[in-house]
Amino acid sequence: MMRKKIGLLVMAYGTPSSLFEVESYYTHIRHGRKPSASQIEDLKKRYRQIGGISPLAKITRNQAKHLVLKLNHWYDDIRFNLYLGYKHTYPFIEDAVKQMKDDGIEEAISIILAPHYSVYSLKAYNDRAKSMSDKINGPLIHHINSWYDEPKFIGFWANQIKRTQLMINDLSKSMVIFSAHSLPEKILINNDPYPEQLAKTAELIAEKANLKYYSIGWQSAGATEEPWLGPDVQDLTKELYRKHGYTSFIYCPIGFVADHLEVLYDNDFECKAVTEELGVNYFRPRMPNTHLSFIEGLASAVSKKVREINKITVDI
Ligand SMILES: CC1=C(CCC(=O)O)c2cc3nc(cc4[nH]c(cc5[nH]c(cc1n2)c(C)c5CCC(=O)O)c(CCC(=O)O)c4C)C(CCC(=O)O)=C3C
Ligand SMILES: [Fe+2]
Repeated sequence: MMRKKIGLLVMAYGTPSSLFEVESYYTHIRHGRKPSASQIEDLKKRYRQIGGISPLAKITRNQAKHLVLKLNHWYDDIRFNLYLGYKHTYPFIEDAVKQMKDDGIEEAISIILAPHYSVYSLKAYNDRAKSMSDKINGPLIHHINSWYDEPKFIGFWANQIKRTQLMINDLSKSMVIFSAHSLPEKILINNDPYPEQLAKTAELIAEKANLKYYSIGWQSAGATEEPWLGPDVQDLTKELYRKHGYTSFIYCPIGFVADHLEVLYDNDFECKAVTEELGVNYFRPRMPNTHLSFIEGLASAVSKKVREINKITVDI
């Protein structure tokens, strides 16, 4: 059978490939404003703490590869060609779109390796892909906006929580903290769906894992003057301990999908330090990475988009 060729544009945050790249990467994150020497040193210090460089680059590539393999296995009438574009490092989103065009791709589906939609995160990725494709009269890109409620993704986390609970003696004294990257509070003015989507993911996971109670917090906020979404996970831990005396905390950074700086440092060093100070147990279940049910969750989000596209074609 002739397989229809579709570009699969996988977009992800990106990470420096060595400590030499930290400065340009950080500058890009800050929209071209160069960070101070001490800010750069502080970031390098954190990367050194997690082993010198982030495992994220390799994990992202593997997630994308697993996803395209799964899709090409599922569909015998479509051939998905993988393109990876990063938000803050080379090859950038724009490079990937241009490559699709050069390769003669006319239609593409894009997915971002982050579950929750916000103007700061998913919208920024999509806008960049679209404006490049508009500029070069490139492929028609069908964006997947968010996939925070994909059942296989929910199932992945519910299972991780259940596995973690097996290591805890007194479950009634344990607390699950779901979290995502904090964003400036001003997103709330425009009714950004980010906090609601995080709450929905948490609710679905809790339901599936039979949690009677859980908490939601924010992590990794920037050090700027403006207010950021709270409560911060570290303050939240102290508060929950003070009020209820929990003896075990299970951190689920469900706004991220891989082992990287925010998880390996902000959770595994910073939150852990808080639990040590309080004399309570720290647990952080494994991240989705290339886990089969997570990849199937992503593939299912893509397949919904395929159905949507086919429906449009048929309707016309
Ligand atoms: C919403 C969101 C996600 C999740 C959604 C998504 O994935 O898109 C995310 C993921 C990530 N963020 C990452 C890295 C960084 N983010 C930073 C800074 C910032 N992130 C922000 C937002 C987000 N970030 C914001 C509003 C800032 C402040 C910018 C400013 O200053 O105005 C900084 C600067 C220093 C610092 O603040 O720590 C770094 C180094 C890495 C890679 C880690 C690795 O390399 O292992 C990943 C996956
Ligand atoms: Fe970030």
